[in-house]
Amino acid sequence: MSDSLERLYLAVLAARDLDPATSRTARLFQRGPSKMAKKLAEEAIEVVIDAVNGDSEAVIRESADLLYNLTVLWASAGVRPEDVWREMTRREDMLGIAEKLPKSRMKLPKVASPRIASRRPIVALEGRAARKRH
Ligand SMILES: N=c1c2ncn([C@@H]3O[C@H](COP(=O)(O)OP(=O)(O)OP(=O)(O)O)[C@@H](O)[C@H]3O)c2ncn1[C@@H]1O[C@H](COP(=O)(O)O)[C@@H](O)[C@H]1O
Repeated sequence: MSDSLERLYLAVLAARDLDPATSRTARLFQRGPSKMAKKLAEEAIEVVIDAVNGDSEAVIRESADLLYNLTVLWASAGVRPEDVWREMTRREDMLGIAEKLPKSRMKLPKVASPRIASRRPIVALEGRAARKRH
């Protein structure tokens, strides 16, 4: 999946400077981040509605639109797909550490990054797996 998103990201970057009259992506860049954000939110709502209605085919179609609009917003915000993959790997590693902790109450490791320190601690209680963070 990440390959598809990375190819789409490159295509979006390539389309940014095309003619807005013929390129949706160029038109989104011309109209700016608030229009991109509005489109992304609309697509997210369309995915939710189709999922609630049990229409999985529509969820697939709208998810592709959602990912397209997300990629456009990434490009506009200077975010690269690999930045997001790195954050996902960091969380996976964090969760992995939490799950490997001894059953006794976890002592939170001294964390260097203020970002981690400011987050709710993942506490692996006795006999219970660390709850998924949302
Ligand atoms: N992957 C996509 C892609 N996915 C979805 N969309 C557009 O996003 C729309 C879905 O959002 P909506 O349903 O809200 O769109 P709509 O209802 O038709 O009209 P609006 O209200 O959005 O104006 C679709 O109609 C597509 O036109 C995409 N447009 C472009 N790409 C890719 O982006 C690259 C650049 O393409 P251009 O933008 O055409 O240059 C190419 O690789 C394309 O394949």
